Amino acid sequence: MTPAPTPTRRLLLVHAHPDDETITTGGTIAHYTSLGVEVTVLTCTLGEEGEVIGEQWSELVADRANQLGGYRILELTAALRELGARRPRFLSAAGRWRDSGMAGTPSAANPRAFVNADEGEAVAALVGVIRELRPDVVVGYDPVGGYGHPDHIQAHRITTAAVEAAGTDLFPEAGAAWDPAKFYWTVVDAGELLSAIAAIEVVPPEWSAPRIDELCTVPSESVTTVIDVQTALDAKRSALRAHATQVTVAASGTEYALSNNLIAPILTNEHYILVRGQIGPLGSDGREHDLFAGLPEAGSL
Ligand SMILES: CC(=O)N[C@H]1[C@@H](O[C@@H]2[C@H](O)[C@H](O)[C@@H](O)[C@H](O)[C@H]2O)O[C@H](CO)[C@@H](O)[C@@H]1O
Ligand SMILES: [Zn+2]
Repeated sequence: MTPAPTPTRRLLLVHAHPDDETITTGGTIAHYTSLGVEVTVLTCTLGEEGEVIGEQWSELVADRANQLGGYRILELTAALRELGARRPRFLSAAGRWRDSGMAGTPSAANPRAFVNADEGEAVAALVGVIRELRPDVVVGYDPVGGYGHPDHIQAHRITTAAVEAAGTDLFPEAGAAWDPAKFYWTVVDAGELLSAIAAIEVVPPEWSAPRIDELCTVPSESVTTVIDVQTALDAKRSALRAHATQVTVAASGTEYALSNNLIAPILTNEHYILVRGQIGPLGSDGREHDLFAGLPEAGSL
């Protein structure tokens, strides 16, 4: 008799643009896919309003050929392959909501911009994905979306509402209720980022170091969970390189920069704040070291 397949752990990460999944959680994704966890990344926009690094694809930008969104699906697909994750998923459908652009830019006036999404439609769509995938753990953004990008803030709002609704009798058309056991915000630990920046030995000539007030972090004491991604850094570097219109990895392999040429370390830990669910067993540092910490063994329910 064929044994029943071993139930696996399931992790859903909700991100705003193609590249966010790798920049903030790429090591975590690679770490858990290597352990056999079913990892799904859901992205809310196609990054249509992004800048482009280099000449090759520069004409794709919004105010030229306006084809960057489609191209970034290709980059996202390649990055997720490097991380061992499933195919890209998009909120409602690829292209349903458009990149709103940086705060204060005119692209937020586009009626298709994610910041203008009908909240009920967007939340219902995400509830449907949560009820379809039935993740043990969901990862989203903190209230400022990490660094204040309007799409990140909107992703925080939609994800928070969807996680809270998925286990209730709201949105009955979106499938049978499913209440994810744990919900985290992806964040950057201030102390760890400052130490890593201080340890940078070589800044490539075309790059510069960010000012302290440009760093988007949370106080170390607010971080509940740290994932050691040291063994996943090769995969994370390859995934960063897959987002070539948005990210450049330094020759050292230990730093990267976005189109603003501000150097950033590729951290060996990725940090989270548990916002919903029971905290699991803590290490000697008083933090969890596993997003699934405290959950019953997969399949034991
Ligand atoms: C990491 C992230 O969220 N990137 C967004 C962001 O891109 C930045 C933006 O173009 C900014 O003007 C640059 O200085 C910076 O270097 C970019 O990372 O905003 C884009 C537009 O909304 C978005 O497409 C991109 O994914
Ligand atoms: Zn983003």
